[in-house]
Amino acid sequence: MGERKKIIIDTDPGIDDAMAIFVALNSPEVDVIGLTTIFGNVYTTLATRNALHLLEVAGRTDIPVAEGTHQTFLNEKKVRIADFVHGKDGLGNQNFPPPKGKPIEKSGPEFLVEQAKLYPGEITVVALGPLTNIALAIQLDPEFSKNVRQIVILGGAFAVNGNVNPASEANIFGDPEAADIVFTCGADIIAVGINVTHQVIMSADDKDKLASSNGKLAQYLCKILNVYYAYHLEAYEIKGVYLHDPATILAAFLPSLFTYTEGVARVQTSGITRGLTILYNNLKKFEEVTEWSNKPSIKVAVTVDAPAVLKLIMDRLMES
Ligand SMILES: O=c1[nH]cnc2c1ncn2[C@@H]1O[C@H](CO)[C@@H](O)[C@H]1O
Repeated sequence: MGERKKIIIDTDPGIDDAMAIFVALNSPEVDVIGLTTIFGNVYTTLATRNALHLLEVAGRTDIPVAEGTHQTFLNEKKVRIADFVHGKDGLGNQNFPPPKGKPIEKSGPEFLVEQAKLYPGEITVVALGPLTNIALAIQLDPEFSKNVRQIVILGGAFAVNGNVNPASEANIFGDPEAADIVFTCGADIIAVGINVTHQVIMSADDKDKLASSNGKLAQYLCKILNVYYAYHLEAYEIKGVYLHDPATILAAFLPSLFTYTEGVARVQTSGITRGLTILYNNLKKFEEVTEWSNKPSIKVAVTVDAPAVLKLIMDRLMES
């Protein structure tokens, strides 16, 4: 195998974030060189605490955690938190003791800029929460979009309903202005939306399988997963959970598990459709100059080999 891909995970842990981080730590294809934190599933302060805690659980306190911003790109202090999905503590209401470790001095956006500059063309950023830190990194350093190898985003609901409201998916809704900046920044981008992640479901039987394995991380996840299962049963009436974040992590280093289309993607920033993601599919040449004209294209996932993705996630979580 070639050299491991260097990845930085921008995360708001979050139960499916915890799964994604553990999958990455157990994947020989990647080297996790840092975590940056963001609000979304929890407030940023708690995201930092949870990120440090998860690294301690995994025995990987060598990996730095850089705390990201507490407010949106437009400096709004009021942010949307999905604690009803993940529990008040973000990790299934387990009330784990506080971590021993501390975040590094640098902020999340500063760490992203620094690492992309240090390893030009080598860093893949996997963004599992609202895109504020990434937009701030672009603002801090105009070269950031060129310096990163790729940005892989869990976000958007492409041609399907959202999960916050019919228009908008949670990560884009969390900071639509940031998302629009990132989608149009010119970096190599893969967006994996809920139109795709909703096909990757971990059933109750799969959870039993996880519980029967001796893996330390699998055992840990079984404890925190109950809240996530309860939420899916209530909100979607399914006895399973969507693996948004772990599926997206795999797209960062096993991209052929998905198929993609390419085009300019923009984000609605106002009105009742705030947070709506719209991809121009290039099928028609418009007479008018549009808000999609002369902007860089991104790749948007359209299909997924769901059984293969589920198997990989299960295998890697049970290995530990
Ligand atoms: O109904 C929901 N509202 C808000 N956030 C959600 C919901 N379902 C899942 N997520 C969280 O948002 C990301 C995917 O959109 C995932 O990180 C998931 O944990």
